[in-house]
Amino acid sequence: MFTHVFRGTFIHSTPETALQVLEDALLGVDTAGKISFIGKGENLLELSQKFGFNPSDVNQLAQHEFFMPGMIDTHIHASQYSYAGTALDMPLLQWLNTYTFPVESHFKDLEFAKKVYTQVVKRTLRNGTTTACYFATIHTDASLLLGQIANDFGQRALVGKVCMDRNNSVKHYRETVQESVDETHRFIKELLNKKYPLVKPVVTPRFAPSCTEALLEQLGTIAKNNNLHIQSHISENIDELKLVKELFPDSETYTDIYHKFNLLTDKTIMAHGCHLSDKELTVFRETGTSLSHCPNSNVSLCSGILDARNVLNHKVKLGLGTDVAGGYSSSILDAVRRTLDASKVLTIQNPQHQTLTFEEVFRLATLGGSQALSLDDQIGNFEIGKDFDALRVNVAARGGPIDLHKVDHLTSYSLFPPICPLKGDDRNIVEVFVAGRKVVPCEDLALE
Ligand SMILES: Nc1nc2[nH]cnc2c(=O)[nH]1
Ligand SMILES: [Zn+2]
Repeated sequence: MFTHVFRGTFIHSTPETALQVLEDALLGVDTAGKISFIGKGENLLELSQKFGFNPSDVNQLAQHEFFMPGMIDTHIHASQYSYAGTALDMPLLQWLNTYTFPVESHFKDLEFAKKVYTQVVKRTLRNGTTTACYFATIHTDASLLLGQIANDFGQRALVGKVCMDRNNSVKHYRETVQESVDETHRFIKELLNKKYPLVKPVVTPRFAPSCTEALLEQLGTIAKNNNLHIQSHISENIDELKLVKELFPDSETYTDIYHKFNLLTDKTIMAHGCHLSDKELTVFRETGTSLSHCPNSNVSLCSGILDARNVLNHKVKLGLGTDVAGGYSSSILDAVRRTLDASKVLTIQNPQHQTLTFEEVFRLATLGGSQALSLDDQIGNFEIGKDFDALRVNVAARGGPIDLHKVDHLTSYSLFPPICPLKGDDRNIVEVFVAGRKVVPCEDLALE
């Protein structure tokens, strides 16, 4: 039994090919939301007999439409969505103390949390983020609410209750070690008890300067005992590195701090890493830790520019993140553009630098993100057996930002794939599917 059979152009990445275009393909999605077959449109009759569907049930894409995998935001602060686009006039540490911690402390108020979390889930889905790896705040009940909202709207999500037992600037926004550990246990237990099919908890020490060694140690143990994902920040900004040296004088590098407490695993996602050394990248590679590249944030907070090429050369898993609200855009299409810009800035500074290609960045936004979150056995491209997380894109969407021109010397390959991520926006994303369920436009009126 199938919930959908689509016919048209499918664009995705594989480990071998950064961008593969499957023209006139037929793709079937079963009732569990998984891709059950993919074949050639010209073999419609044969495929319909083999897989048991009616050719008249095929959903044919229009001329300027294609499917691409859903995009993956490997690092976003749901709790910072309310002020995204403002307050970017300070570097990281002052920005945290002046804006971020005071705003996050308000998430004790569940009404406020519900409003902001509903907005961020709806907006990111609308922007084509089918999977988001979220930071919430230190508040367990509000973090559980974020998990519930993601589940209700059908977004795949990793949700982290933030842990921090050090904060001298906003003293009411911190926990004791014991509170942080107890509430992390409660968060994990209550979220897992909900049995949401697409939402998982993630152990979330904010970053080393917000945590004592005692807390980091316990969080490493909790993640290990429960085989959970871990997320944090690393090596984002030079002043942060100086602070880390002062607070952890015995550790040789920033990476060593997390490593020492078993926080670097093949289910760990570290944001930024702009200033990591090659030696530290080797530890990332050896432990299977991934990096989330957040170029909008890195420029907006004047933090630094990640050399994504060097990360890839070290065979470290790499995905893209919006890092709202350090990054002012909640769209991974924006992260695609900024990743290319950041790479080109490095080439301007050093013509020997090997600029990332559009195709490679498309892969980072999709398959790369799934690898970074260790979910590539379930999502990231259109492989048979994976969940159908997909965007139906119409390059020529009415009212959209793209005017099509007939350019005879360009093939459809060179015209379509780059134009949408580089010139397009959410108006071009006409439908969004997560695990086979259409979540945009939202079919459930109760959620509108
Ligand atoms: N960009 C960013 N970096 C951080 N480092 C610790 N907390 C944060 C945060 O909220 N945003
Ligand atoms: Zn962040």
